[in-house]
Amino acid sequence: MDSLSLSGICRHQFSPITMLNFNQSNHRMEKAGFVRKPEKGGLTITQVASPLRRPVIVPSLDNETVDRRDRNHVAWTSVRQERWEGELVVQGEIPLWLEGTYLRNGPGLWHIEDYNFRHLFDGYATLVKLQFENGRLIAGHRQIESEAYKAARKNKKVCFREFSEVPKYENFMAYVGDIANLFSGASLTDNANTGVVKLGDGRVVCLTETQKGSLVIDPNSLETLGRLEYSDSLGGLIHSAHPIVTDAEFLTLLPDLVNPGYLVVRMEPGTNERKVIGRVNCRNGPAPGWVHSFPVTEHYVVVPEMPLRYCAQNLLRAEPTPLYKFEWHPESKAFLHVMCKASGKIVASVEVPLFVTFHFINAYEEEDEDGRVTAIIADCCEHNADTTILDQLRLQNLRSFNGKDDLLPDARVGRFTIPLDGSPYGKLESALEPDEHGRGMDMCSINPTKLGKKYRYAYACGAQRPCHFPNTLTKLDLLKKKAKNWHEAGAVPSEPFFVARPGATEEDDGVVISLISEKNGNGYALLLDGSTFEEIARAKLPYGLPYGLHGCWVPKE
Ligand SMILES: CC1=CC(O/C=C(C)\C=C\C2=C(C)CCCC2(C)C)OC1=O
Ligand SMILES: CC(/C=C/C=O)=C\C=C\O
Ligand SMILES: [Fe+2]
Repeated sequence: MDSLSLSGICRHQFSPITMLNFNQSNHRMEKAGFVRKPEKGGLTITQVASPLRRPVIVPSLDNETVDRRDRNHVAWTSVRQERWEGELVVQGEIPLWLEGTYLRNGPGLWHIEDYNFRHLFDGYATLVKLQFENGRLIAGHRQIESEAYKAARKNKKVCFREFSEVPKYENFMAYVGDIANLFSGASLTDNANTGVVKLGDGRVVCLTETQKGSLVIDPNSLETLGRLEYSDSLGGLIHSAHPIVTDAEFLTLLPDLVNPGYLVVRMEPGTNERKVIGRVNCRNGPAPGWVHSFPVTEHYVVVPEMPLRYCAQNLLRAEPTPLYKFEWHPESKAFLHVMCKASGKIVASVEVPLFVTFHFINAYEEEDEDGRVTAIIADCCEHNADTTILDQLRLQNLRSFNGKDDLLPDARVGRFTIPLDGSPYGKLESALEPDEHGRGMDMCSINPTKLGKKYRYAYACGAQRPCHFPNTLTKLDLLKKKAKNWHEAGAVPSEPFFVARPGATEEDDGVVISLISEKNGNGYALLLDGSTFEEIARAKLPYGLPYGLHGCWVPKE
């Protein structure tokens, strides 16, 4: 590969990029403030593909990446450089209707200098793009410039409270000061490493559990443009990491840790002001249940009250507990509350069997023959009421897989039935036999036109055992109760993201996009047919990327 050819990129070729000595050379570059003329043989030079067509000198992120890469699967290894962009060689055929950008966010940098982070969710955000244009594919990645990331780079240490990482205090007074800052939110991270959404007004926002971690980015350059400052005075420090976003609205939950409950809020496109739809008081427990996500139907918002509850004491700790910022309170029971979107009234509040979920898949209203809504069905990736998955996602666990031990706790598609006739209890069953998907289940997507409506198909990651992390792409047929699985030995695929074909009438008419991190350190973008679930195209990246979490689709204007 000609590392210094700065002319226009060739079709079916990576943008010129050299990885020779990039660690050492970029470390020096970094010290020199990144201002260095390209020279042969030692720099990482990325030629940014059309329309930018200018070289970008890319600082690598440390000196030790190569060692780390040798030891660990690339999925659990920090991203090797700040940014890259280039055109990929496509094997197979990208449908010409697929015009737009898939963005995927995730925690891609798990160390600062020599200090290694503990947990998957601690990593500084790496945003990846796959830009589809006329059958061609331009890929890129870039670190999100949160205050937390910039401060860590500048001070060479963790400076904000992350999922499990906490700044190391120089003395007791510094610790006390930080606790005070926790109440104002000042010490909480804005590391927007969990998801990315496109608002109805076109803004693209990266998100995490903290409200201050709502960062607006440019979907083409992946540049961080600034913070989305909510202009209301609703306060609170945290929100659901997965708002429900459509062209018409942004709905989210704001947990209230002081008077245990949740505000259900709505923000219109073109504004930064969230307005309260209503409030749900917790039925039980010392604190609200964790609301990483929640589902909606056409007319209702379902507010989950998991027995895995936020824990104020754990928030203040300097060292993590096995459940991090949470506590398991089986005695407090589990509930689902149903709020009418139009009136804010609670129309049902039922006790359900204990459950643990990060991700709701979808929900819909069940009607009788006369069109009356009798129940709400809500589906989620359910971990059999077992919280161990949270600790299983420690990097040490993820990195220690020997190919033999079956370490991934079982999960299933949990289907809740919430009666609307005033009965006090709801049901929780498996929507299909969990062996259909290897008893692994997480990271789901659906056809967005089915949001809140009766639906048949979902895409998620399942398991081919033995494994320590979900390692299949799985198409779930919830009508036939069957799953079709894609698997490649040793590969770690990220969330299968469904993009519908414009004009499609069938629910599964579209493609499924995933980024694969391979055992040998390589990686590729994969396109499966949404209907047959067969591969239609793949495109090798110049190097494997770390595992990522959630994505969104930004159609071409
Ligand atoms: C994924 C993924 C990322 C992530 O969380 C990141 C943070 C910083 C979470 C912080 C917190 C909670 C989870 C609970 C309440 C306190 C607070 C510190 C904000 O979580 C994910 O699932
Ligand atoms: C990776 C994951 C949860 C991510 C949260 O956003 C769960 C995987 C486990 O099965
Ligand atoms: Fe998530």
